Amino acid sequence: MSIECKDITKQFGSTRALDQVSLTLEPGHIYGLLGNNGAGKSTLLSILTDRQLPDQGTVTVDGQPVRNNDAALHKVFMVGEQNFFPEDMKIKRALHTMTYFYPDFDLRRAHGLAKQFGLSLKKKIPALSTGYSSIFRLILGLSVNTPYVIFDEPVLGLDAQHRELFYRLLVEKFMAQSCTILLSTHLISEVENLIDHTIILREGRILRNAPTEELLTSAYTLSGPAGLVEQYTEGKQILTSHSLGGLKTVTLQEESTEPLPAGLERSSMRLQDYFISLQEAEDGTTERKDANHVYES
Ligand SMILES: Nc1ncnc2c1ncn2[C@@H]1O[C@H](COP(=O)(O)OP(=O)(O)OP(=O)(O)O)[C@@H](O)[C@H]1O
Repeated sequence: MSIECKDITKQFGSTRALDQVSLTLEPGHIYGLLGNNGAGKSTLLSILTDRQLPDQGTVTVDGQPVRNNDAALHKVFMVGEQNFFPEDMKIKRALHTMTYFYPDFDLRRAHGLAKQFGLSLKKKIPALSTGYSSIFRLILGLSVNTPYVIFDEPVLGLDAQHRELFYRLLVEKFMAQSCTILLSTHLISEVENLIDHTIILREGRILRNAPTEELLTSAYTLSGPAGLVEQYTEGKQILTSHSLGGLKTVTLQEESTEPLPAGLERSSMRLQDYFISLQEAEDGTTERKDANHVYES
């Protein structure tokens, strides 16, 4: 039981959107798919759901190829930006229509969620604001009972209160159904405590693919007087380095096990900081100096 991508490559003209991407989504996890703009996230999701063809590679759902395979595709529901309902359809009708395509669709829950989010069932889809269009699609994803649910930038345009509500409902759904959830988002700090497995894409390649906890313990931040920091970090893998006056802060790609010399301070990493450090290291902007914010490669 899993979604498996093997060696997925996709080229658009001179842009290699995905380059030999392989990954497995297993039951019982909330995966986070992270990556800067243009990293290849949407392309990967549309290939996963057979909306685009890869140039190379295969996608299987529970062992079945997804290519033109309704049975396999029926196990995966993706909440994206597109609206698949007729333009003038009312929300109530649209929710009901879902039960034809997904017999397990929980209509009662969908109505309950609409009430919780303050979405009027009488409204027509095009009359919805940006935020409520997102909410409508989220309700579909939260009410569908497929074993795999993918959310592509789910909280686009949602206010803070509705984002919080969505995250809470997502965890509730996950606990109740133990489905596999994949969340593609730029709001890393908001999902850090939600995603137990993190996949980081960069320029079409997988940069990291590991349990979130493992990623966060694989690096740490060290700060102190520049001389002491430099002495301690010699020969170690530095992701980023920031100097301010005589003080230096570095992000190290290693587990923090040894006791530190006096004068040095260690702090654990948040996922967003780790993500940014990784990107800076890949960009070659590892060394950042002073108030002028001069980047050196
Ligand atoms: N239909 C297309 N035609 C040409 N280039 C494309 C097409 N779709 C995607 N690309 C290119 O492929 C790369 C990956 O795009 P993709 O939309 O998958 O990235 P993303 O990680 O989802 O980005 P974002 O976070 O900005 O939405 C980008 O360079 C993009 O310009």
